Amino acid sequence: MQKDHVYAEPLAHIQDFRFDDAVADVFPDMIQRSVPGYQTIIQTIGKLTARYQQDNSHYYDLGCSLGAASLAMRRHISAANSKVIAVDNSQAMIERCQRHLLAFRSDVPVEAVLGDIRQTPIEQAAVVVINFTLQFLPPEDRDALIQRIYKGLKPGGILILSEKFKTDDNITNDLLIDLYHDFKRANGYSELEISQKRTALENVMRPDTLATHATRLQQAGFSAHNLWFQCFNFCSMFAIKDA
Ligand SMILES: Nc1ncnc2c1ncn2[C@@H]1O[C@H](C[S@+](CC[C@H]([NH3+])C(=O)[O-])CC(=O)[O-])[C@@H](O)[C@H]1O
Ligand SMILES: O=C(O)C(=O)Cc1ccccc1
Repeated sequence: MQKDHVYAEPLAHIQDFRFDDAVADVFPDMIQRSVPGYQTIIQTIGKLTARYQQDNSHYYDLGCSLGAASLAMRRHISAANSKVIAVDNSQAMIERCQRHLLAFRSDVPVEAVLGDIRQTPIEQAAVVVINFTLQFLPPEDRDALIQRIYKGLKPGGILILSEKFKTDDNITNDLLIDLYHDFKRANGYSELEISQKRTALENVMRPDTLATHATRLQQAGFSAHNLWFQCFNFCSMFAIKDA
């Protein structure tokens, strides 16, 4: 696995973070060292897929990057006539995702599509995963996507939504971010790497509060939703459409 050194050297000008070739090449190491609980979340996506699978259904991985969640879903599907649909708008990511998927054999077809998740049709879904990607959409586009996901889910279907979040008060927000930076240091990132990446993400990743997520899910129609994982300022939620 290639180690992430994207922000290791001082940069004269820090550009907005992009999912380009340099990031895609080191992404497994980057995400592992940057997202608390990433492995647990991917494993749990597999477990939830096993529980919520239905015959004749689609399984969506929106903002799939290298397809880790798609692979976890695919491993757990035994229902008849299933299809996994992985979508990402980064050419660098989707190319590598396609290669990853081909490296493992499976009876469940997986389609890796280059596209914007704001335009992807969502239909006949048993499971929809949006793992750390909603936070990259313009805030004004988030409600519409969650509403389309609700409509595209079959009765009894599940949405799994993982996000970095913020809190409403500066005291707990700063404390969670501090603890998160300790986590990054413990995983070998330097002060320079932490601060340069933070600057690069400032304009492109805008976290919501948990209250905003809850309201959005509720207003889209999900009457049953909850947090199932939290570590520092990272979390994962699920929302289930009535059967
Ligand atoms: N509008 C968009 N349309 C499609 N893709 C998008 C869009 N905006 C961003 N992306 C894509 O969303 C992904 C977010 S990473 C997901 C990790 C993965 N889910 C994982 O479980 O390993 C999260 C992170 O790195 O923090 C990137 O690949 C972007 O290209
Ligand atoms: O590194 C960070 O600060 C994060 O918030 C997580 C992350 C992981 C991979 C790409 C972008 C952000």
